Amino acid sequence: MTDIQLYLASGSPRRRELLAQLGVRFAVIRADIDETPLPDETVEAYVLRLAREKALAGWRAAGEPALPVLGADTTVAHDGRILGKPADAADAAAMLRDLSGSTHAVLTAVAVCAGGEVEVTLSASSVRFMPLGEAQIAAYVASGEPLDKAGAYGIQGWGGLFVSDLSGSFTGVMGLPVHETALLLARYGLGHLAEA
Ligand SMILES: Cc1cn([C@H]2C[C@H](O)[C@@H](COP(=O)(O)OP(=O)(O)OP(=O)(O)O)O2)c(=O)[nH]c1=O
Repeated sequence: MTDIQLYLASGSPRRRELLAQLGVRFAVIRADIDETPLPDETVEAYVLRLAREKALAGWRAAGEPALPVLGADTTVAHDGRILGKPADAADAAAMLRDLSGSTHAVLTAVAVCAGGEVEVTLSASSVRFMPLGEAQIAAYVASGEPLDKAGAYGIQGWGGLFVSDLSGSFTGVMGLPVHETALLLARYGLGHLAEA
C-alpha cells in the first residue's frame, strides 16, 4: 500500500513539496555532483547536463534500483551569465543588484533515470524584477532566504514581492515545474496524469 514508486535524488525541500503534488509515492535520496560549468557551455546545455547527472548519480548511489530516479536542476541566467547559488551574503547582494530592474531567465531541467537510460524535459521562464534599493537588498539578504537559492531569491517567499512579471512556470522557477514533470512521469505510468 505504501510502496514507493520513484526516488527523488534531491536535497531541496522545494522539490519534495512540489513532487508531493503529482500523485506519486517517493523516497528521497542524495545525489551530489560537481556543478562547475564546462568551458563555453550554454546555460541550456548546462542545466540539462546537471539534471541528467543528478538522476544518474542518484540511480547509481541507490544501487541501480528497478524504480526510476528523478533529478532536477534550476539555473538563473542573466545576459548569458549563469547565476548559481550565492557563495555568501556579499555574493547574494551582488546577484540581486544584477537582477534589479531587469528581466532574467530561469531554466529548470528535470531528468528521470530508469534502468540507466535518462529522459529529460526543460522548463524555461522569464522573470522581471522591480528596481531594488540598497536597503531593500540588505534587508532581504539578512533574512537568509537568498542563500541556498539559484539567483539569490525565492519566488515562493519574500523574493516573490520583487517579481513584477513572470512568463513561464511559477513551479519551474521554484525548482520543479509540475506540468512538465507530470508529463514526463506519465511516460513511466506514474502520477495523476498517467491515471486519466
Ligand atoms: C530562482 C529560485 C530558486 N530556488 C531554489 C530551487 C533549488 O532548490 C535551488 C537551485 O539549486 P539546484 O542546484 O537546482 O538544487 P539544490 O542544490 O537546491 O537541490 P538538489 O539536491 O536537487 O541539487 O534554488 C527557489 O527555491 N526559488 C526560486 O525562486
